[in-house]
Amino acid sequence: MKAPVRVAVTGAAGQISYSLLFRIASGDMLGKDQPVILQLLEITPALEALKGVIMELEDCAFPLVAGISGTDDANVAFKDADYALLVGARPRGPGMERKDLLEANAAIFSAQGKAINDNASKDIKVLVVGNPANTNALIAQRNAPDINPRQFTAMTRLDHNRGMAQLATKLGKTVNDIKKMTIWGNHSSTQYPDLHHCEVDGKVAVDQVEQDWYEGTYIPEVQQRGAAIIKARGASSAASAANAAVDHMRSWALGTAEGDWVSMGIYSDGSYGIQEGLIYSYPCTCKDGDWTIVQGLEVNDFSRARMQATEQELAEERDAVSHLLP
Ligand SMILES: NC(=O)c1ccc[n+]([C@@H]2O[C@H](COP(=O)([O-])OP(=O)(O)OC[C@H]3O[C@@H](n4cnc5c(N)ncnc54)[C@H](O)[C@@H]3O)[C@@H](O)[C@H]2O)c1
Ligand SMILES: O=C(O)C[C@H](O)C(=O)O
Repeated sequence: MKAPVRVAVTGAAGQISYSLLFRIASGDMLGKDQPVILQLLEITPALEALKGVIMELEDCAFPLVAGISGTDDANVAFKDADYALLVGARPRGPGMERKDLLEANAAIFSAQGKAINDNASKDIKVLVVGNPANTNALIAQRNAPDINPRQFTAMTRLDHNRGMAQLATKLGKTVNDIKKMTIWGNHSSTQYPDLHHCEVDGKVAVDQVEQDWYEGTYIPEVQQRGAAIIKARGASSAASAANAAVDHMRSWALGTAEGDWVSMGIYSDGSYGIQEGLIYSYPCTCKDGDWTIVQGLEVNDFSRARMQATEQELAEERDAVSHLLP
């Protein structure tokens, strides 16, 4: 057995966490040989509910759980943390865009960025799930000057998974037949699901679908899937969001499959002409606990316009929270 690692999860009494924590504890995220210590953060009024979640985690008797703590103090929750999943934030309701949450949620991520900086392992891997995820990740990253910006990521894996599932349905395939899905940009309705490099049965995906369907149905449906779920369920996605968080961290920690890649919101180094320093979703491969942007993909005019539109939105979100970016 390996030595236990410390996994901090915020919003631990919320609906995503009610699925996520049990997946982490069962070894789905970091492997069946990796014990975990769960360090759970909630706001003070939710501590009683968190107590109930912890009781249920205990009652699962997960062999990989080496400890569980719950607190309303971010300095305690992030102490020596090796991984942090920042889920705690207000979700949107019907008719809202995710960026409408910026004001309500931004302050959470500046405080948590500072607490991570002061308390966590310097090698911590941070995934921001709370919306608007990319810009919240940017806020946390900028408030953690002692930690490599590469360690702060935002979740676009749910969009990536949605993109694969919808393409598989269209072509009468399964997701196992699909490789190299790419989501560029923001986890928002400007995101760009790109089928020019995606492969179905080893052949380019965009050549296997009608351009009208790609442009008029597929792209908007992937972009608007979160809103469609809110409309249908009366609450935002939870189990599928938790599943994507597990996928994101597992890929980052344990690596991506040979000949495939994943989508991650990461600190832009200027690749593909995107402004440096934005948290932008790129196609990435992962190895030895580190990510690399897939380079050299050809970008046509159709893609370039969409990649720039989502970049533009991220730049506007960044400018709207400039008071929180030291
Ligand atoms: N990136 C994605 O793909 C994706 C997918 C689904 C949901 N989300 C987002 O994830 C967030 C959480 O969604 P949910 O459905 O679990 O919401 P929820 O309201 O059920 O749970 C959020 C929890 O966070 C807690 N919280 C609030 N402020 C906190 C703070 N400062 N510290 C710690 N905990 C805090 C709340 O008390 C609550 O228990 C939302 O912002 C939602 O929009 C993102
Ligand atoms: O759409 C939302 O607000 C929730 C989440 O970001 C999603 O994509 O399901």
